Amino acid sequence: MGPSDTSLPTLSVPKSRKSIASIPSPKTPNAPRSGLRAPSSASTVSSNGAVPPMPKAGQLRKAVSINSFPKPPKGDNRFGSMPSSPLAGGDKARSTRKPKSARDSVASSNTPTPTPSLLNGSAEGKFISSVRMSDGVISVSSPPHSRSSSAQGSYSTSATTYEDSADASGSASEKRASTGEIKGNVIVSVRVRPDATNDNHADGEWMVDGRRSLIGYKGKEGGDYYYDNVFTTHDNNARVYDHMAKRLVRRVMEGYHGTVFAYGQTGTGKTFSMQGTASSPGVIPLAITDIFSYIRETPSREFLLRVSYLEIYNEKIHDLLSMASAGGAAAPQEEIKLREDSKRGVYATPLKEEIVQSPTQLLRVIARGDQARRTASTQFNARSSRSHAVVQIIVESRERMPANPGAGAGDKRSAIVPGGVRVSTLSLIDLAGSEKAAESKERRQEGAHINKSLLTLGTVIAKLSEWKDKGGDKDGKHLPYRDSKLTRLLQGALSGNSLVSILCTAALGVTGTAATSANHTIETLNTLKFASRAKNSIVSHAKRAEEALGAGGDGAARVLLERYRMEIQELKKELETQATKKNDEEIKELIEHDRAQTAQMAERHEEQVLEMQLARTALKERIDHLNRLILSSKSAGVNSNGTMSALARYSQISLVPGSARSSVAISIRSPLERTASVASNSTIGRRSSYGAKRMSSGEAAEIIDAEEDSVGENGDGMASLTAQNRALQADLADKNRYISTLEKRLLQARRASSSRTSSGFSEKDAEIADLRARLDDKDRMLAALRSAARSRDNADAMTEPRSPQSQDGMRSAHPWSPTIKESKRRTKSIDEMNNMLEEMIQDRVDNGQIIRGARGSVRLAPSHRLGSLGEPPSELPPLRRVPTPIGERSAPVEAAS
Ligand SMILES: Nc1ncnc2c1ncn2[C@@H]1O[C@H](COP(=O)(O)OP(=O)(O)OP(=O)(O)O)[C@@H](O)[C@H]1O
Repeated sequence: MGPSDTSLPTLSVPKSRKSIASIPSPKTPNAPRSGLRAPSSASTVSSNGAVPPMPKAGQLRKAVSINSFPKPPKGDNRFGSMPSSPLAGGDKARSTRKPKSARDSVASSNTPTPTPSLLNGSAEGKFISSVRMSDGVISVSSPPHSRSSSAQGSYSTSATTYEDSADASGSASEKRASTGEIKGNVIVSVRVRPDATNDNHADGEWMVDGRRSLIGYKGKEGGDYYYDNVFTTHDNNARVYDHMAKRLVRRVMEGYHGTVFAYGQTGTGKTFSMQGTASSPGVIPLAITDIFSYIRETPSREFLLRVSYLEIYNEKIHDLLSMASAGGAAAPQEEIKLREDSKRGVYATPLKEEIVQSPTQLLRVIARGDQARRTASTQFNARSSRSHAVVQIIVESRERMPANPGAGAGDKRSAIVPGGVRVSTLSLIDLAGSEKAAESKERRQEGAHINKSLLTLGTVIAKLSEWKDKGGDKDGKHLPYRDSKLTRLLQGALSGNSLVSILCTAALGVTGTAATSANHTIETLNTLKFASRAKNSIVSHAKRAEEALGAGGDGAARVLLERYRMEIQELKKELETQATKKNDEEIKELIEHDRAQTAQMAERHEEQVLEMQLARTALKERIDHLNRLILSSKSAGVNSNGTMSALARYSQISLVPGSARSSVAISIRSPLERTASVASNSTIGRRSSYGAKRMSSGEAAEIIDAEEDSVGENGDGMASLTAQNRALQADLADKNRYISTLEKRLLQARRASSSRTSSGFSEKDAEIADLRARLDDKDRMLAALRSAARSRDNADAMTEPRSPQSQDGMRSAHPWSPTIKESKRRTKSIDEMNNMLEEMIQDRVDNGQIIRGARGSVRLAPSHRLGSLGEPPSELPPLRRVPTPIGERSAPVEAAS
C-alpha cells in the first residue's frame, strides 16, 4: 500500500505522557485558530528591533570555504557539566540558570498538578507575558554569543553548561566515560527560525525562552516545552553547533558512534542549520573543522577518515557520491540495500566511500553530494529537500606507533605492537521536511514517502518510550524499524548504540490563510511533541567502539587503517625481499664473473701445464736418450777424431731445455704478473728459437749422425738399430713439437717487438741517410785530395835534380824551353786544383762542416763527425806550399793526404 499523500502524519502520543497527550492536536485544518497570527510581511526582528535578513533560497548552497570557518576553540574548558546527557562530560548540576533538565521539565509540565503552563494559564513565572511573538519582539533572548567569544574560556548558555571531560578529570562522568560506556538521554534542541513574514503572528501565543530552554504555547492545547537547548531567532549556526553537536563530535573522535539529525517541518531551517551558508557555516562544516582540529591536537594517535553520502528518496537509497553532479548524465547505479551485521549494525551497501585528508577535501566531497541531492520548490521552500540526506564520516584511529621502537626500552608501550584500530561513525542527517499540501503529483508522491518515513520515525520513538517503561526491548523486535528505510538506517542510533543529538526546527509564524496558519501551528506542536518524546525515549548506552586487532575478523578487514598497515608491512617485506634478491643477484653475478675468470685462468694454466709437461716429457726423454748416448759415446771414445764430442754438443744443447724449463716455470705465474710473464715468454721465445735454430740448422742432424755413429759403434747390443731408430724418430717428433711451440712463441714475440721497434726504424733510417750523404761528401773530398796529392807528387818529381842521363837526354833533345813549358802547364793545373780545393774547403768552412785551424789545418766540426762509420783523421795535415814560378804563385793551397 502506498503511503498516504494527503495528510501530514500525526505523531502518536504515548498515553503515559499526560501532558504531551493533553496537548490537543487540531483534528482538522479548519480547527479554531490557535492564536497564531498570519505571518506579516515585516521581517523578524531581533531584540533591538532589527530584523535579521532572511537568506534567499539560492544562498543556501553556496560553496563554503573552509577558510571562512571560525577556528575551533583551543581550550575546551568552557563547557559546564550536563548531567543525564551522554554527551555531557561532567556530573555537576546544570547551570543555575537552567533550572531543570529537559526531562524534568517535560515531566513537570506533564504533572496534573498546577504545572505552570500556558494551558492552564498559571504560568507563574514560567511564561513571560511580555513576550510578544506577534510583533517579533522576544523579550527573553540570550545575548548572541559570537563563536570567537565562546572560544575564550567557559561560557554558559540559556540551555546547558558543558564541561569538557578532558578538563573535568576525576569527575564522576569522566570515571564513567573511562569505563567506555556513556548512559543518558539524547540531546534534544529546538531552533526557532526567524519568520519570513510577520503579519500573521498569534499575538503572545508563543513564548521562546532561550535562557531556560523553554518554548511555551498559550493557545489551545498549549503548554511549556523544555529541552536541552532552545535556540531563538538570534542564535547563529555556530552557537547551535557548539551546544548541540560539538561535544558529540569530540566523542566520535574518541571512539563513540554519534548521530546528529535535523527534524522539522518543511522550510523551517533544517538544511540551513546543517549546512549553513558561507558567512554562517552549519553543523556539517563546523563538525569537519573540529574533526581536523582534534586530529591536530592528538599527536598520540593516527587517523583515517572516510566519507559516504546517501539519500533516501521515495524510499530508495541513492549514493550521492556515485551520482553525476547536476547537469551530468546519471550513471546507472546498483541498488543500494541495507544490511545488518553484529559489528557494524545496519549499513547501506554498496556505497562509495572516499578517503579524505583535509577539511577542504571533505567539504568538497560533501558539496558534490549536495549537488546531486534532490531538491524542488515547494509552497514553503524555494529549494526544498525532497530526500533524507545522510553524511557518514567514518573515523578510524589507532595509537601511533613509536617512531623508534628501540628507544625507551623501559617504556612498555614502545615494545607494544601497534594497537587496535577504533572505528566510529559520525552520521549527520538532514531529514526532508514534513509537508501537508503539495500541488504537483510528483511533490505529493515525494511528500507521501517523506511523511511515511517521518511517521515511522515518530512511531519508533513513541514505542521506544513505551518499551522503556516496560523494561526495554533489547532486540527491538517490537519496534517497527523496518517500516521505513530511514528508521532502519537509524536503528542503531535510536536503540541507544550511539550518541544522539536531535535538532528540531520550527517556524512560529507563517504566511497564508488562517487554515494554513492553523495547520502550521499543529505541525509546530507536532514537532515539539516529537522532540519531547525523543528526549524521553531514546536512552543512550553508547559504548566506545572496540578496537579491531590484528588481521583476523570481519571488523579488522573493514578497517582501512589496519588494512593499510598490513599492506605497508607487506610492501616493506616485498621491498626487503627485492633488495635481498638484488643483492643475491649481484653476488651471483660477481661469483659468475669470478668463476669465468677462474675458468679462464685455469684454462690458461692448463695450457701452460700441458705445454710444460710436453716440454718436460720431451726433454726427459731426450735426456734419457742422450744419457744412453753419452754412455755409449764414452765407451766408444768418439772424441778421438778431434771433432767436438757429442757430450760437449749435447751438454750445449742441454742448456736449452734447462733454460726452457725455467722459462716455462716463469710463464705460469699469476695473472697479476702477466706483463712480466709476457716478457719472460719473449725471452723464452728468443732463447728457445736460439736453441731451436741451433738444433734445426743441421746440428741436430749432425747429432743424430753422431748418435747413429755412436750407436753403431756401440756394438755391445744395448739397443737394436730399429729401436734406436724408433727412439730417434720419437725424439724427432718431440723436438718438432717443441720447435713448433717455440716458433709460435717466437712469432708472438716478434709481433710484439716489431710493434715496439717500428717507430725506432724510421729515425734510424733518417740517420743512416744523413750519414751516407756525409760519407759521399767525404769520399768526394778524399778523391779530390788524393788526386791533388798525386799531382803534387808528380810536380815534386819534376823539380828533383835529374839524373845525368836524363839531364843529358833532355838537354840533348831540348834545351830548357820545352821542360819549362811543361812545368808551367803542370804548375797551372796544380794551381787550378788547389783553387778548386780551396773553394770546396771554404765552402765547407762556410757551412760549418769544417773548422780551419790556426796554422791553416782543417778539421771536421764536432757535429759532423761520422762516428762509428769511420771518421777520417780529425786533423788533416796542412797543405804544403807548392813551388810555383815567380810571379805566378798564388795563395797557399791546403792539401790533405
Ligand atoms: N535560522 C535562520 N535564519 C535565517 N534564515 C533561515 C533560518 N532558518 C531557515 N532560514 C531560511 O529559510 C529557508 C528555508 O530553510 P531550509 O531550506 O533550511 O529549510 P528546510 O527545513 O531544510 O526545508 P525542507 O525541509 O523543505 O528542505 C532558507 O532560505 C533559509 O535560508
